[in-house]
Amino acid sequence: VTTAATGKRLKTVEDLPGPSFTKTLHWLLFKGYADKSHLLQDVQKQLYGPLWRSRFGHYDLVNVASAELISQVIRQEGRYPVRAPLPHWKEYRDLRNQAYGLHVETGSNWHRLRSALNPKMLKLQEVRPYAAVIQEVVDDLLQRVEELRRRSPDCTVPDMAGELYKFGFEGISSILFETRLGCLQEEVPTETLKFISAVNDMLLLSNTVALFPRWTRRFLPHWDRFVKAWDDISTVARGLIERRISQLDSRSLSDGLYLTYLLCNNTLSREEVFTSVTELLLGGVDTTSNTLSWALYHLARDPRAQQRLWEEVRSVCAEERPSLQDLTQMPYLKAVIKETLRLYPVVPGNARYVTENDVVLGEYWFPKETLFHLCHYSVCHSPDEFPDPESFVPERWLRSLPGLRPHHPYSYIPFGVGVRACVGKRVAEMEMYFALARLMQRYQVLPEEGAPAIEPKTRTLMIPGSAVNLRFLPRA
Ligand code: HEM
Repeated sequence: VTTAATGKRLKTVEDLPGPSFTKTLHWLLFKGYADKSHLLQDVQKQLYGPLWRSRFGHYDLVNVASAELISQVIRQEGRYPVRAPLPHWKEYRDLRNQAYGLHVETGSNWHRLRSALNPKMLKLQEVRPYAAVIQEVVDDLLQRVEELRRRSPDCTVPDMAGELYKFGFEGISSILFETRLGCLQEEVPTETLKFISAVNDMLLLSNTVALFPRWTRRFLPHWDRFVKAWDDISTVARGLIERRISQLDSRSLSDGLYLTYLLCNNTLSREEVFTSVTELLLGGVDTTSNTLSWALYHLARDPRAQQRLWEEVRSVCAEERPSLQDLTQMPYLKAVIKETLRLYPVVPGNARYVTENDVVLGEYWFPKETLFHLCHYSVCHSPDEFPDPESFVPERWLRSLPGLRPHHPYSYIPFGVGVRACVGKRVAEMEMYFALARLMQRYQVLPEEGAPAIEPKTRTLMIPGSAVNLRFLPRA
């Protein structure tokens, strides 16, 4: 293949540099990158440049680690972009004869699902009614924090990450299932506990199951546990959805949120609603909660930033609950969340499996069905895009920082861009803004006495619970 402009031969995947299988294994097993593979992106970029190939097990990837090249992949992703295929999720759906959801479905069928799921999730006007429900869940969070801090002599809430995980779970379920699960109660209902732990297990096991070949299932327990976790998720989710269905005749439809809309507008089958709602839930739990945990971790260690945020919230809504309109007047609140997502992107390396067309990146040509690994972590930690990249500086999003220069638009895309981007962005932002604003209104947050800060190069992206044993001192 040659370029149209110069007629020069384009290079192919065979010309790309990259590590051998044993070298990758060495990094993962002996250099400590197994739980910090996001940091490996930079190590490899230093060695091979912004485009390299890695082969690992049955994966054969083209890694892309510059904002410009990432933008070129996304521009050529086609009408129905695919992330990495999830054959083990598909296998489970087939095993139990269930419909496919957003994570498994591809092509025009995926698009049909997205077209049905998008309107009440992504349109600003349509998500407004969720604010009241989220505020109630934030009430529960504040009550829980208050109870826990009162039990401690120095106002410490141990493992705030665990509390925020339950907040994330309750928040998204209250919209998707239109029911409260009681995650933040002192006595969490048994069914809810089962749901939380099944979701946790399934997400934890998913990567392991994908990594090991099928024949290992005869003696490794992961596949059976993965199926069991999915079965538990399915049982609880189905129960919640069926309860709503049985109420549809007797209750007014106008009090419905997301589920009622999906059940009544008939664009998806009941089975598709069941899978889709469950998969939306999976996308919406630890994503928001981990971001909130890291935001609190930094605010607790940065009194200046915390003071600025507190003053902003206080000046807009004093002690009142902030409204959606109030949020539009809180640029620093949004900057804090943006900076947290830059430092700890929820998806540090996304994927695109381009099936519809060949892809040209700079002087390289790749055939259809190439799997691209987009190294977002490396790019949003690049000093060329974000000076002093390891520091928490919300001000860099306010355009008022002296010497600030614009970054490439594709160097920071925490929710993705284009038709396959995150479907829960608006709900996630609403949850994070309301929770953080109201925690700030009520408390000054400090680290536990003597707790060390975590060095950037030793950070896992999932915050360790011990890093957010935080002290909550009431504001006067
Ligand atoms: C801080 C919060 C969140 C972040 C940073 C985030 C980020 C992302 C990213 C980067 C993707 C991949 C986009 C792509 O491939 O281009 C994604 C996909 C997705 N997210 Fe989120 N997400 C968040 C919260 C949520 C919430 C609350 C929900 C639930 C409503 C959700 C549901 C999903 C789903 C279902 C997908 C797959 C969409 C598809 O494949 O069509 N996410 N998210």
